[in-house]
Amino acid sequence: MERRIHAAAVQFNIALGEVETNLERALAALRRVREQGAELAVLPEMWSTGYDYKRLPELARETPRVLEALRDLARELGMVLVGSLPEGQGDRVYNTAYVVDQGKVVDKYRKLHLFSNMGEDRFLAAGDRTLVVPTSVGRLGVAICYDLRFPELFRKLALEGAEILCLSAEWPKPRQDHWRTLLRARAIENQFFVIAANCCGIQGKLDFFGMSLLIAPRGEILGEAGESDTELVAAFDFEEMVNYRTQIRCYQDRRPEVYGTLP
Ligand SMILES: O=C(O)CCC(=O)C(=O)O
Repeated sequence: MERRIHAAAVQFNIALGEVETNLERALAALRRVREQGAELAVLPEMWSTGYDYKRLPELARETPRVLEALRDLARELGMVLVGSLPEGQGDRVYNTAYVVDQGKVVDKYRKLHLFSNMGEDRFLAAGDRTLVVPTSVGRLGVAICYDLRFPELFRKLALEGAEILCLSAEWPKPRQDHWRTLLRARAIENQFFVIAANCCGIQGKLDFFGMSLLIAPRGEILGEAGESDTELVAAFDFEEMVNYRTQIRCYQDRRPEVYGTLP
């Protein structure tokens, strides 16, 4: 049976600490991608607040309201939405990617690798589980920004059946080259689709380059953003993925007995 969906990456300049402004930007962009046929959309990392570290515990209190707006929109438009938000729990704040399928939060993933280079580990708590979740558009693997530098995480998601990797990010200059290279490598080696949504614009001392990407399992770039607010939409053809996996049999040809199995 032919399986094909339209997928989107939403990229915008996150207004630091301004939840209402960011929510309006996100909802408008999601309506636009739906008009272009997208059934699945990924938003950037911490898209409602940006990295307003010191105010995160206070800003995280807005997250239930943001999620409610997302759930309502997903139900109205019949979409699956993924993106990370600050999640407050007791005195901790997690960087959490929520998966909303038609009106319901079906699962969540808390960022595993905190970017110590920018002090994330001083302000955020780390997650302790990986996530592959079945949804109405397919099996989604979820990761956040710096996670991209840890390939073993993605191989685990692939072995657990991820068909589409959804990655939310706030990845700044000057590391555009790492971003693009690592995303393509993750797609090619794991033979899955990748949706990577980055933010753009300036937040404090950081300059974000955007360059959100939609990538096919063979590494073909299906959509690539520039440095300003935009949305990407492309068709994902699952038959293409199956053909590639049948032609180049990375899954069958692995030798874990030699180089180790995953934990
Ligand atoms: O790994 C990088 O270069 C950027 C990571 C990052 O900015 C983050 O995880 O927030």
